[in-house]
Amino acid sequence: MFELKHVTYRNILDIPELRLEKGKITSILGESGSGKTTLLRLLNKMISCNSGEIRYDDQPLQNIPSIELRSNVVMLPQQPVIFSGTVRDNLLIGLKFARKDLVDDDTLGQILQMVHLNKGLEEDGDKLSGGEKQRLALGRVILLDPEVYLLDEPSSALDEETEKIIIEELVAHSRKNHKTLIMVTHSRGIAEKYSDAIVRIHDGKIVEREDVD
Ligand SMILES: Nc1ncnc2c1ncn2[C@@H]1O[C@H](COP(=O)(O)OP(=O)(O)OP(=O)(O)O)[C@@H](O)[C@H]1O
Repeated sequence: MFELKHVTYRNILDIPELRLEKGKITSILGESGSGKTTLLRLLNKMISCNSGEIRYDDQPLQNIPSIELRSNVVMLPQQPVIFSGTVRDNLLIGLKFARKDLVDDDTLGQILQMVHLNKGLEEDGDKLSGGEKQRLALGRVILLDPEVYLLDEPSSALDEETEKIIIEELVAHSRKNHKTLIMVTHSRGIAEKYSDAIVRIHDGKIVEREDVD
């Protein structure tokens, strides 16, 4: 799915070789500042490597238009953006940006249930708590139905319950629908519990790659 060869980014990342498998759940494990978020940002072309090559489904990223790539590879950032407008607007905006077909309120209601967000579609997105905003953003990316989810560890400001919901829902959804999930965490426990493979980064270098039984 993703193949990196001789990739460097500033003095932050230096990755001679890395493969991230299709249909699998991979955790990127490492301490704060080790380069985990930077790696995710390289994968959906928010930033570009300074040297080396990243391929997605055998195509170099520089040959794939950013909009096309980001409709297949969707990132849920640490602190997602919530737009002013209703819960409905915030769910649909991803589909609008991606120029995908919109969905009806019944489908939106099912998504809200899936992400454990007990709010009406007419409610104001701005007024939600941090954890609720994170779950709303999760609903937005699930609606996009991409091939790959990139999950950056939810902000440490969030409650553990929200973090658990987000990881467990995305893991269950990815397994059921044969999606690829690449998630960043600093917790070995989370990585071992949920993933098929663990990639450990230390100071911008990959120091371990293991398959989990
Ligand atoms: N655009 C940038 N310009 C300069 N330095 C940057 C930039 N982005 C990140 N860095 C630095 O690169 C290093 C890695 O950052 P990154 O956000 O990838 O780490 P992380 O492992 O995700 O950390 P955390 O777990 O705290 O989120 C940090 O030292 C950070 O300050």
